[in-house]
Amino acid sequence: MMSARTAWSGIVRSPLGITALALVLLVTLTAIFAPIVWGAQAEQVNPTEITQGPSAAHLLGTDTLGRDVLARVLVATRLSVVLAVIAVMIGVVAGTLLGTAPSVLPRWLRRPIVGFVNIAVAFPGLLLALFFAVIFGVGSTGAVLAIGFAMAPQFARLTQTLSAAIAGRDFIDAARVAGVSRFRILIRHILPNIGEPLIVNATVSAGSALLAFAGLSFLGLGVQVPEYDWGRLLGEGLNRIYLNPAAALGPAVAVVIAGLAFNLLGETAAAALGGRSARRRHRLPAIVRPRAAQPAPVDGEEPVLLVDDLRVSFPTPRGWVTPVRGVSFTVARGEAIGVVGESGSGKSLTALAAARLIERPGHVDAARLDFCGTPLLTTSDRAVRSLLGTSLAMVFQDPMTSFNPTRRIGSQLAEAASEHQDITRKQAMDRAIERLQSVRVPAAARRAHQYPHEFSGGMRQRAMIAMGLMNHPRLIIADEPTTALDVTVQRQVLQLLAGVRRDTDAAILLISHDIAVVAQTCDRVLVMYAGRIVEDLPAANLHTDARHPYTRALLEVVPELDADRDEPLKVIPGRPPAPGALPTGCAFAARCPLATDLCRESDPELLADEAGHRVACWHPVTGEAEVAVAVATTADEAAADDERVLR
Ligand SMILES: Nc1ncnc2c1ncn2[C@@H]1O[C@H](COP(=O)(O)OP(=O)(O)OP(=O)(O)O)[C@@H](O)[C@H]1O
Repeated sequence: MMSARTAWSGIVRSPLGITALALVLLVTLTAIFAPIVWGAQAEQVNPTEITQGPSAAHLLGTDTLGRDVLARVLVATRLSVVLAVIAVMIGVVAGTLLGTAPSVLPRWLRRPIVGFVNIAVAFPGLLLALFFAVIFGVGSTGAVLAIGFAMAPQFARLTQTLSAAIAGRDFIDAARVAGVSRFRILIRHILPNIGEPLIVNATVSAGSALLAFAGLSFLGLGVQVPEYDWGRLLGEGLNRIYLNPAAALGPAVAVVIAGLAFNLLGETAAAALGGRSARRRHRLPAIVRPRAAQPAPVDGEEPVLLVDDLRVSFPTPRGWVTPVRGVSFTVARGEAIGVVGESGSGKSLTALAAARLIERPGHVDAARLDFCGTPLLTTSDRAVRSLLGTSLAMVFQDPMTSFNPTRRIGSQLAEAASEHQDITRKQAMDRAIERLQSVRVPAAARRAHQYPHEFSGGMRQRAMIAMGLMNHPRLIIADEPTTALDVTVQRQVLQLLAGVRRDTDAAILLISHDIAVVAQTCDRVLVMYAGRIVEDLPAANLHTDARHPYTRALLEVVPELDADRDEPLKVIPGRPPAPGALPTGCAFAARCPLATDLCRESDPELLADEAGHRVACWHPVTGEAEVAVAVATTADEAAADDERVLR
């Protein structure tokens, strides 16, 4: 796999990495061949050469039975390394089980496990090993178990941390929307992605395990006579250190070399992986896209999505904040709704709430949140999973994180179908290829067997749409689907979404910073500001009938295609308020040139006219006349920022 290749090439490119590899190779070869070559010599008792110092015949001298110490040190490599490796394996397996258990077990069992790991991690490893050694008994088996279990808490903590980082990635959300069970998400999506750092850590730990074994055997708790490892040899050597220091030095040097080899190898692998993950991702600016054909919404039908008074809240150290405050809208069959607003206005949270992707401690509350007529907040998890898995598709912003990098595109698409349809693997894969063809991925059959990194950004985004089409979605939520793509590819992806909508009659909820994209792709536009919808109007009327000063300002700051490129961009002065610091009255008042005392005292309701155009403003702008909305250039804003800082 690509990632493993990169780690290896990272190791062999650094001198330290080559040294570590050479040392590990030396230790491994010694472990394999030393007992064959020097086994007999190491066991040979010689009463005439008892406790001798170094000589040409015995480079490290002899022990109390006249056996050659060097031969014994070399032969002991096998037992020392094997025991350390088994202990690390026990530690990794037990730690991974402990670390991942909270993500699959019921909530009431999670806390005690996490608490146990936290307490165990706080104990020094050697103390834990001694404790377990007493429990499991003196001898090799007891020592292996003791060191293995003493290592488990550190691996459990590592697994928990790595899993938590992966759990926030888009492909995990995608799998959850597709209805994949917690256990399968763990096995297929989380574990393969944390394997690399776990292996690196295990390699480093093998070095520590060698030292720990030497310690236990030295204390007489580890390997017992007639077996011997480096720890035992070290203990025996130290008893006669004044007669023959080399007998203690030999096993000590062996422990240090082997421990260093594993540690260095792990560290250089970690550095190689770290360097890779730190690489920068490219993000391209959003620009204007073309219009796609749009069917009109069907009246009198049950809406695909009905959102009434939706609130999303999160606890913070300073109390709860509510970044989505009473959002209401419907999406009809085949309708394309655009949601626009500056960063932080609550667009994504609204979409995530509709997909039931807000995790605890976040709290979702609504008078109604119905998807295809099913109330999402009161229906059982299993039923909602199956409904969303078959009828909702999500397309995320960053096509880089939307797929699990460790699995082939085709099998990820196939999983989305086989989870909900009674079909064979072959049928699911055929459907995946057919869906990839439908989104115009060239050579789909071959491409289905490739990994996500082998796809370009635009092609990955198309594959993401294909994944949504594996079932029969009635709603496609696309959250900034083109922000990370370049101009031409953005156009293709938007055209593809429009085409899918035309062909399948799926509704689309398109979230974007870019009001121009939304205006040209959607039927209706919802404008959000500080967690509320401030205007809801047909996209066709956006340029002629936008009534909220914020909507007007958003339209004003769209860069003109023929604008002078040296001119600074227009911006709306000021910043939206943070969810925890909302002013009294209208949240936009501080940035609005039309604001009066009324605006600063009282928050206007979102009211509809007879045509269904909704606006939340005390002084809505009417008519086509150019209106003085708050617009500055980026240069003015920068100066204002400086002034704010100086003040
Ligand atoms: N887990 C959370 N805890 C606390 N606040 C959160 C959490 N998630 C989001 N928020 C806050 O909610 C607000 C709205 O976030 P949201 O992601 O919906 O905005 P957005 O309009 O989609 O912005 P963007 O376009 O940048 O994605 C932001 O101010 C954000 O800081």
